[in-house]
Amino acid sequence: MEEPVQESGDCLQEAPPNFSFGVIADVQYSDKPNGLSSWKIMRYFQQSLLHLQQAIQEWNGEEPPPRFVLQLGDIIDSCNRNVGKSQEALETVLRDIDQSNVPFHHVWGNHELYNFKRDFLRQTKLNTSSMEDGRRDGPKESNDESGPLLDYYAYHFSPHGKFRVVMVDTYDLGVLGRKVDSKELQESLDFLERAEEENPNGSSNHLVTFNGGLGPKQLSWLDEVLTYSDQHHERVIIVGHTPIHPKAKRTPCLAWNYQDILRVIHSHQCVVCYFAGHDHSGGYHQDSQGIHHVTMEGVIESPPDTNAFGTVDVFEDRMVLRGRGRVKSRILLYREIHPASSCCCLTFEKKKNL
Ligand SMILES: Nc1ncnc2c1ncn2[C@@H]1O[C@H](COP(=O)(O)OP(=O)(O)O)[C@@H](O)[C@H]1O
Repeated sequence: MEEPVQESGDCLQEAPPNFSFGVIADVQYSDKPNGLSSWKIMRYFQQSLLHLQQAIQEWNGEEPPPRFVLQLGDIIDSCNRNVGKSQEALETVLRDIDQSNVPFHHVWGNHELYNFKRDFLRQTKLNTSSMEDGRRDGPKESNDESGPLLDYYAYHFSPHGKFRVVMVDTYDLGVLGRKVDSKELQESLDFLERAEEENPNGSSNHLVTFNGGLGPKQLSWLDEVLTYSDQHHERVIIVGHTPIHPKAKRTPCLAWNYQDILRVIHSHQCVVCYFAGHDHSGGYHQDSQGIHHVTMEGVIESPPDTNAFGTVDVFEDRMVLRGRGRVKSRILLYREIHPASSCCCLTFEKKKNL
């Protein structure tokens, strides 16, 4: 279902937004010449850092300033690993991000995991899970230091009254960044094998190693967070690297177990939209439940005279994405939130069978 698109600057509003945030995807920085990808699409390595700098400059100048920026993953390219420059490249982009007056929340994409093992990433500034909500009455925190370290990198925070942002790890189920002899790698390989057997008729082109998914523990955690948000009448924005709806992307970039993820999300009323990157050509779809799936165009495939980022203004009844460059501006109307129904109270085990 396509919905009205407005060009930047046309979105006149009567009341100021409750808050705003920035969004950007797939910077894929590497100090190498521009060139064609294996898909024969031009990648502008010489411009991607400049594009990021320009986005930061614009967000720094916005009035009122955005509350935070969502960086949707693949901030450096896998090429850095091939020349032993992963850390150097990461330091370069982080130096630019330090110039931002607005705090960044980082998602991990496949290129983070080509460059680094997960244990290493946790020690870097790309791990922003310490910005998780400190609310004592909120849902259980994913990286609570008193508990065991979880395999997945996911957290949530409430930037304003009745809104919550949930950052998910779409490579929790996945083969990238895993230790060779790890249980998680074996479980992911087993999942792929089973899924390929169950999808023999060409519907499995997303079952490739540059995608991944949410494992059972993370799905259960997501379900808990969304149950809390339903009960507290919050509106939820979910953010991950990989698209989760087949109609919100143009290529095989899709989470392995997107049906399981959608099943959990659809069993709640609170979710307004899901922001992804990964498919550099971008995409948009409003699904059967009214959830907006926005796949951001990738910075790395943005020519020198354009860019790809946006600012989202959050109002009482809608969000307005003000796109820059290749990113279209969009009005994202909320679906109605009904009083808590019995559906919201189903356990995760029961929902799996719906
Ligand atoms: N089968 C395909 N045909 C065309 N483009 C593809 C295909 N598979 C992936 N892509 C493109 O690859 C990009 C995602 O790949 P990326 O994460 O950058 O890894 P890589 O650098 O290995 O291509 C997306 O822009 C997607 O459009």
